[in-house]
Amino acid sequence: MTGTDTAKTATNTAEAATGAGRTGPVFAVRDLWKVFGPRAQRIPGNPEYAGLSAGELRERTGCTAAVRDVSFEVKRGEVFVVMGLSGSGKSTLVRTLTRLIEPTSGSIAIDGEDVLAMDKNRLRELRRHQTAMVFQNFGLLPHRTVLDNVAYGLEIQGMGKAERRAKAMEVVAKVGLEGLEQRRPVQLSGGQQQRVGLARALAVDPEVLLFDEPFSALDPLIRRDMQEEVIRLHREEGRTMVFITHDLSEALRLGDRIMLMRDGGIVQLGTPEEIVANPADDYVRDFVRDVAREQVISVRRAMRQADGDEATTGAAIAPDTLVVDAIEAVARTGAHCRVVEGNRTLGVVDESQLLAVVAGLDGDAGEPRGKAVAAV
Ligand SMILES: Nc1ncnc2c1ncn2[C@@H]1O[C@H](COP(=O)(O)OP(=O)(O)OP(=O)(O)O)[C@@H](O)[C@H]1O
Repeated sequence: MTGTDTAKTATNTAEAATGAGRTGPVFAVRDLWKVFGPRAQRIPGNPEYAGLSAGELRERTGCTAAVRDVSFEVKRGEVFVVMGLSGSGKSTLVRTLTRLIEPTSGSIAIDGEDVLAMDKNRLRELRRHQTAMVFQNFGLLPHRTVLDNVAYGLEIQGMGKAERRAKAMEVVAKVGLEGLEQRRPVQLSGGQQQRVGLARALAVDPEVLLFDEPFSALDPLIRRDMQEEVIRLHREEGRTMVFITHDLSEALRLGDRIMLMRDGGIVQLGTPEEIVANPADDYVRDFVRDVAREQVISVRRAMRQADGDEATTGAAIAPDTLVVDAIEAVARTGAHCRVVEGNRTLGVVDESQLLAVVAGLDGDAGEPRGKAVAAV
């Protein structure tokens, strides 16, 4: 193989991983319902049941609407977090995406292809090649070595032994498990086992990684490590990820966007900043009450208009600078900072704007503040 061929293969692999070259969302979900219980079909869209709470619905019909009239899109290359308390429908929703659970009604498309129209063979390919799932309980095969566990998905795909072992070695290194290839799962810590689970999912080079509360059984420090690992992998590969968690700090740390669920429905879908700065209702407000706002909210929301010569003085910072970082800049210089985009000053921040964010006195921030006031 020539150097050019090698480079081309690497590019192709990266393209397969990210779905680069394709346009449009990875998943497009419309009016999706999953109802468990007798004659589930009668529930979706039926006005007789529309106004009932989850409890009332269960009492009246014996049915649980685990997913209730949900529509959303997962964009290519994003980390899409599905968050909610236990029983809110997260796992059911994510399992319907590959029809591990059959939806009751609605539509699901992956790369524009109708998932509900897929036959058995196509579904198998969807689950084995196009997507891969990482579970909380790792799902490792106890009698196999780390290497063989990682290679398992490739074996199912029918890849030859030498090739799959080589690929598995590569992924083992990628998740930091070198030297442990010949161990069995029982000889690993919880964090290491989850790395094996992650490596096994990565080995098949899926377009989308689906995570179902993968880190909730890990102790906090290891959990933090694994979150960093996911962030690093995402930065390196840009692979689309759908990540279920009931943990708000995990959602805020990992998510490009967060979909907050309650009783099977979507309460809010937005960036971490949008959700923290502008909660959709009291439920969300309560949920995010204890968040360190300065670590999520950017100066674009905190800034005010520049007065006088402020637009041409002070250190320049980008609009997506977090308030916590702007505090450092303001503290260091003792003066206001200009929020600059391209060559325009959008506004300024000084102690009072930044402290207002920390103290939660900026209110529901609504639209970002300030406007372009001057060319720099
Ligand atoms: N097979 C089933 N039969 C009946 N009801 C079910 C079934 N699976 C899930 N449910 C119900 O659907 C609702 C949503 O469950 P789901 O497991 O999707 O929630 P979750 O948000 O993932 O919860 P957790 O965080 O505890 O895993 C719950 O009320 C649950 O009891």
